[in-house]
Amino acid sequence: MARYAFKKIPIVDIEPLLCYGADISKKAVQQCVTELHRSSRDVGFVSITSHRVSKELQKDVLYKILEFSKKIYSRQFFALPLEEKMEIHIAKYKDGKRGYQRLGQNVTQDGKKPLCTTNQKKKKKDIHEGFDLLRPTNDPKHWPLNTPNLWPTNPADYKEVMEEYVKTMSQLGHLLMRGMALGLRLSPDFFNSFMNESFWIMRSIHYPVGLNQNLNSNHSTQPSQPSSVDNDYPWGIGCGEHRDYGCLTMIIQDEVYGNECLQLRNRNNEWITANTNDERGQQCLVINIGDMLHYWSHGFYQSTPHRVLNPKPVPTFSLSDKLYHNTGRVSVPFFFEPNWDALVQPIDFSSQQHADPYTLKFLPWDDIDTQFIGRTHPFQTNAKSFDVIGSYDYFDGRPVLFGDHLKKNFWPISCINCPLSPFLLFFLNCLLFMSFFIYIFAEARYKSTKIL
Ligand SMILES: O=C(O)CCC(=O)C(=O)O
Ligand SMILES: [Fe+2]
Repeated sequence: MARYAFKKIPIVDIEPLLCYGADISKKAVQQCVTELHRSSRDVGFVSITSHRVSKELQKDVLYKILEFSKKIYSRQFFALPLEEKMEIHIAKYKDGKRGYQRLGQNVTQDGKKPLCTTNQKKKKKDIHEGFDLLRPTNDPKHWPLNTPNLWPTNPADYKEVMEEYVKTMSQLGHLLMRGMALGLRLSPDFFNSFMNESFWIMRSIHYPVGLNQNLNSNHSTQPSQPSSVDNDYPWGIGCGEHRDYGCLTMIIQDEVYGNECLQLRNRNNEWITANTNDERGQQCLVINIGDMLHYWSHGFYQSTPHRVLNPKPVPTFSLSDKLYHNTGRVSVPFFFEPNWDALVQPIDFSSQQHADPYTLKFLPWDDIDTQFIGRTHPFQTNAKSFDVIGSYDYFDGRPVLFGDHLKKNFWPISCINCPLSPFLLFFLNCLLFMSFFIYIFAEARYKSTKIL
């Protein structure tokens, strides 16, 4: 596979990691870590699977997750009447980030500094509805996200199931980060202290079928303003082209429409449809790297642009399961993120100070890695050599507090990002200076009148 011009997502069996943990002396772990490393480095996506993990095995995290994906609970939630879903609408809290988002409400942000180069210069409403959960917290340091989650009363055990899912995914997140640390020739615990209180985010998303053609007549939800029909995408764009801003995204989707909706863009600008089933037809969990890990890994790991197309309608006879007939695709991306106060800075591989001698002994760098390391110093924000799309305007090699990064991505038109802010600051400074001089002048006059 040509590096970057990939045609499919590599499939990696993570059984060795599940079984042996980070024991890099085991050949199977070395192979698994190498595959994970190369996929993250060259593609930015990896589909993980494990055929042999027994149910009895204590570490059968993946098995549990894949079981979850077969009966995604969120499908039941999305099937509720709109009024019921609106009871937990995101507008309930001021932060507007937890709860239900109605169809067309999410806009793939491209803002002032577009994340995408082609087709999507303008903001577009995504044809999906979603339900967002974030790490629950009332700690003032997480302001303005120090709010609890909103839970639907229906399905009754939704909260319980989702909370178990969060636990399982977090476990898997830690395991994968250990694998990635080894892949980057760091000590397996390298990321632990940065992610032991992960500020995770989880989205349940429903992409209705063929909405552009008005085919989902049995859905009570309509976009707040219908997107214009794009002839290139007759069934609509469920989620516009973007890169994820965080660390690791782990996506499950139910089995219907498995292999046709999620697409990623390779460096030849070709859209590659994600293979979410392995060669035996088994469901995989799709993992992708976000901007934060790209930055952290000093550009080693790729944050690849991707999008989701809405599923096309399926003729009645082709789906045996009537329950799912033309009810759309449901996916649940889990964003495994650093702690709120984790300070993330590009790891300087060229200095070797971070490399773990034990790991390097079993896993020496390969040729591509060595070429890469030769280029990593100093970190270049406009690192076109990594062909980064868009710009990492504030990613300039300095430590980034994850909480700040999150806020910037949630509220991109913050004062810090606002194009007006330099003028605003200048204006405010002028005002301050003027008031100061007026005060001095007034006081001097007052004193002189007093003397007189
Ligand atoms: O639904 C999916 O498969 C992916 C969604 C996605 O890319 C995102 O939420 O960032
Ligand atoms: Fe994404």
